[in-house]
Amino acid sequence: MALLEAKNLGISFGGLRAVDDFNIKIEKGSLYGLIGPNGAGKTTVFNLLTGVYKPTEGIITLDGKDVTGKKTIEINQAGIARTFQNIRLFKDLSVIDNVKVGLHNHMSYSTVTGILRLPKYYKVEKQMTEEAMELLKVFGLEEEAETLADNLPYGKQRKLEIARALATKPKLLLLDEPAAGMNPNETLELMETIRFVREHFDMTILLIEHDMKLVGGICEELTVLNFGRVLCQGKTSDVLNNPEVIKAYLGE
Ligand SMILES: Nc1ncnc2c1ncn2[C@@H]1O[C@H](COP(=O)(O)OP(=O)(O)OP(=O)(O)O)[C@@H](O)[C@H]1O
Repeated sequence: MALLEAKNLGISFGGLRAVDDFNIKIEKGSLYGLIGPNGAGKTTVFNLLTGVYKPTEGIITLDGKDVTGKKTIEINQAGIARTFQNIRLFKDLSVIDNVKVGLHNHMSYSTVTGILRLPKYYKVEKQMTEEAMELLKVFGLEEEAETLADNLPYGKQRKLEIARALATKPKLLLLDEPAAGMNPNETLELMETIRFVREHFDMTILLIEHDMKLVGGICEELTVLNFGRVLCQGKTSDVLNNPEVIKAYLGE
């Protein structure tokens, strides 16, 4: 059984059919890419998968469980976490507090426990600090734990966003243009990070990316969107050599 399956997903904005009859199956442990020209509907697919938009048609199942139309928080708790095209960290919080926000999804205490600082508060906070530091170490960010997120260099902000998403303990991680704004060296490092995340966390990853080096270098399977519809899907090498894809997407 696929970890994620979307069947016949569709959504319109006014008269625009942003996503139409979208189907995808992602096996557990795979590194999967969603590509396509600007405005093809890729981010809209992420917004559908994460409950930002409710599909007008179609079904989404995660690990066999129907999550169609659920709220973003419910979908996150069911096991889908994401990063954004434009980094969305809590810029005024420290690096470690950004990760702790993610941990709060599954480790918590009641408001009363928090206000009264009951023993459980200290126990859970200590545990969260330890878990957050472990995650920061994985991403080489432990030295910057107390730095304001806004003061991190760009590449590290991207890593922190991934760390925060992983803190919610997802089954599926969605990365929206993780290499956007990166120089070639940063992109190479990011590719290593993504591979590492897959191995270390036994993670399934779906990413949107325009950088073909990254896509060709790390994704095993691809879906190409064009004008909201699936143009082609399959093994990365087959898809990238498909003349339709080259014509529509690579402009050659
Ligand atoms: N909330 C919205 N309201 C109206 N139109 C929208 C909305 N969200 C997306 N669209 C439109 O839907 C289409 C698909 O947009 P989307 O952002 O999903 O494309 P994309 O493939 O992610 O593009 P890019 O690669 O440029 O990020 C575009 O025409 C966009 O303008």
